[in-house]
Amino acid sequence: MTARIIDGKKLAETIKLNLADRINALKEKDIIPGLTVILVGDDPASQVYVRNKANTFTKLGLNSSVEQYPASLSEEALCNRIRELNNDPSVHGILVQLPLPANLDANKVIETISPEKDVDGFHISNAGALMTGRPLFIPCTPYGVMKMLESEKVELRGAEAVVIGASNIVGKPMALLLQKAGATVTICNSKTKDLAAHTRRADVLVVATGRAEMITGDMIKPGAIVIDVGINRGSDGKLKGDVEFSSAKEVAGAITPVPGGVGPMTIVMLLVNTIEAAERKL
Ligand SMILES: Nc1nc2c(c(=O)[nH]1)N[C@@H](CN(C=O)c1ccc(C(=O)N[C@@H](CCC(=O)O)C(=O)O)cc1)CN2
Repeated sequence: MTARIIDGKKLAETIKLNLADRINALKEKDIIPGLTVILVGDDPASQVYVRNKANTFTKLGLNSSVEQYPASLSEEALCNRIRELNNDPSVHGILVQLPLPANLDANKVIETISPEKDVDGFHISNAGALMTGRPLFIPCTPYGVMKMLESEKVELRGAEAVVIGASNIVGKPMALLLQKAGATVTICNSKTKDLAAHTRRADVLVVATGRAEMITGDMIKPGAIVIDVGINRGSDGKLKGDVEFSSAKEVAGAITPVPGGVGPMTIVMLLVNTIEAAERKL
């Protein structure tokens, strides 16, 4: 039996449609949710993601602006610009596209964003709020994954969940959200011994390794829900996930594709967080 495909693109469109009432209620009060995206350097993939974010906002009649700076921008200049945006009432969300060039300290830059405008949920105080179960903003990718699991009616209470990858932006918040939903969570990393022994136990497997197709069908428990967070562009220009889709779909119960899985959900949850930031100003 082949796995159900969890269509992130379709779910993201449904979520967008369901946001219309909230957007209209804000507009009636003369509030238009506004996002400023800061892009430093000329990473081609980041340029695509930033453009997609801006287009999504514009299509829904929301404000978005993209500020693009050269890789030579100083940390001080970047932080000063963020401070100005913190004080601009028309800006509800501020996002610094990652990765930043190596000369900039990403933690310092992110922590300059006011936590109330940190729609990525990456600020240390927002990370702490999530950890203590009182999130202000949930990071968009893990938030999107939770919405996908919800739409698939996956029973997380008592489930064995395995997250591969322990980054601050995906793996760690993902593990916290799954744990809060009642799953027993294992976080694996690049040093994990016998990775397959862990992945084969997983009822829910979330893969965010950044290594193309490293999880193959033989590493998956039959019937498992497989969420592929990876986006890797091959030398042929095609996108591949961190999971080998062709073998995994023959074993899993449900699986996200790449493209069209977690990626579109990341963008729509950014929309949700920005609308929420604007609503808090009411
Ligand atoms: N400040 C942030 N930086 C980064 C984040 C983030 O959430 N906040 N996440 C990733 C990149 N990212 C969003 O910024 C992102 C990546 C991919 C997609 C997406 O929709 N992908 C499509 C394929 C697009 C393509 O053709 O390349 C898909 O999977 O279908 C959305 C958002 C790192 N940086």
